[in-house]
Amino acid sequence: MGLLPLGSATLNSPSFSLFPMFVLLAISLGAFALFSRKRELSLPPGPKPLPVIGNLFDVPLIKPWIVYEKWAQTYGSDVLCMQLPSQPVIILNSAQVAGDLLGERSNIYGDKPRALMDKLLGWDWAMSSIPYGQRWTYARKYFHQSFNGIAVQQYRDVQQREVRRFLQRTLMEQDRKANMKSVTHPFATVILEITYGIQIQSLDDPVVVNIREALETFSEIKVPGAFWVEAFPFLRHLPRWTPGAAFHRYIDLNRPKVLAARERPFGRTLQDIARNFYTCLRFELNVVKSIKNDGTAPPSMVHDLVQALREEYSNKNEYYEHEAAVETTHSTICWFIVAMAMYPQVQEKAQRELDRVIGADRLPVHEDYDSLPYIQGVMLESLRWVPGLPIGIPHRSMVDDEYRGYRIPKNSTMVPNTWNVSSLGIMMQDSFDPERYLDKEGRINPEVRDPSTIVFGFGRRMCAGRYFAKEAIFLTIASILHVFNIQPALDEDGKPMQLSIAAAAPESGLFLHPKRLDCTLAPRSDKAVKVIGEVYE
Ligand code: HEM
Repeated sequence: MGLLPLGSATLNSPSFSLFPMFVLLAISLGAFALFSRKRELSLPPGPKPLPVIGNLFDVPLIKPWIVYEKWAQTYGSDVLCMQLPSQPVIILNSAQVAGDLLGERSNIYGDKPRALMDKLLGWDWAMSSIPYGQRWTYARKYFHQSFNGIAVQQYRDVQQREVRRFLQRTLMEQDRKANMKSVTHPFATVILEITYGIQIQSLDDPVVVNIREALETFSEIKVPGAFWVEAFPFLRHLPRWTPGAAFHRYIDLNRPKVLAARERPFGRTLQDIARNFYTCLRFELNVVKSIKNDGTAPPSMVHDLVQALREEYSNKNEYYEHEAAVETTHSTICWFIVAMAMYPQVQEKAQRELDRVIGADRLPVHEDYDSLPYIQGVMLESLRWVPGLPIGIPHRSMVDDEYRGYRIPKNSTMVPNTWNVSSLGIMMQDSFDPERYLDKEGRINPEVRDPSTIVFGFGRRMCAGRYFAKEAIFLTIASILHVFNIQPALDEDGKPMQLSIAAAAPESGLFLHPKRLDCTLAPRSDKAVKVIGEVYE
């Protein structure tokens, strides 16, 4: 029997029944070749692993962002691998690799590591830990409704009120010393108010204290390799008295704080709701009564209120993230204060722009944004100079992948070294220079990479609060510079203190806020004092 031409097979012909087998074989061979190739490929370079424990002893816990940067030089690669017993940790040391993988291939790197410590401590509710999937999509969509670029404008009034209160409090500080706690105040207040409707009077409010304590644990557990139980999950079954089970005590001590941080503010909101329950109920009945036959209710504030209360009740986990939001935003402002004390010429230039555009009779408002390009530059440089999350928040690879000839196995923890990445090739501590973002005419230069495309993370998991954060940071920076001069504080001998990132930066943790603020804030003029004192309308 002669061979049938392609496409001429009949139902009963042998070539018809062989064809699917041929296709199957070809696919299998192709897949096998691909699989074998992936198996053949080596992991990205990194410190040499030991049998069984891999690089467990190489895990840097002190300033890991600096160690990762050094490894990139030692191994001549900006994609690195640290092998831990449970999974490889892939470190991304340049904007290019972080963008290529977490950004461009977001569909396979959009997941988050299944961290045991998240679960044991109670952090698995946080949106940045939710696995990629339906629950996250829902949470993200819901969050986006309130925090997209347009929606965040509804919070401008609250932000302006709180920034003004911050200026007033600072003015009353006897020693003029910049105070970390005081800098946190406006952000904590605004976030709690817009999230839970709670107005706090002081940072000693138990809700705030509790949140801060809980956040310290978030910062500690998110550093890859910090807890051995992640690498050897069986350790969690060790009796508490064994030497390797110290994490049990850590959990016993901290889990209640984490749970309370979640429940307490929400509980307070519920109390308020309960107090107004009768009123709400009446509102609701009216709304229900006014529902038309087609099932729609006339739009009304009451309807929105009831709807919002219902949603708040069923979505408390989506709000949980906001607490970390305070930490990052506050940290950016603290580093901005340090930078201004170190770079007086930048400060003067910024103040000249404010004097020219705003004048001495009022404070800046969000609407001044477009007229203040130099201040925009100061904001962008503050985000870049010391990123609030120097090693981002890790992602997880969902499938085996190949990149630049290296194998990236499924289930790898992907860590963007934002510290190095956001240096944009500039030596970090060399300079704080807002002008790098401006063109010759002093306008924002679209050719220069905006550091917000890095410090807020990558791809689908990029920070969902970035519009809100930028609005808050812009207003705070512009307002402080408009009315205060920032200088290094004096030491015991009356000399200006020597400031540097290295001296102020903490050794470890996920958040990088300065250990202290050795700076003073003094009013620029009598006019400034008057403007600060004016009651916010
Ligand atoms: C300077 C301030 C801030 C910085 C530097 C920052 C940075 C980040 C980073 C690096 C991530 C992880 C992104 C990734 O996984 O690739 C993140 C996630 C997130 N941030 Fe921010 N953030 C800031 C402020 C805020 C604020 C003010 C909010 C809320 C109003 C917020 C809400 C969130 C949420 C909800 C996520 C989780 C997103 C997800 O997993 O889908 N952040 N942020």
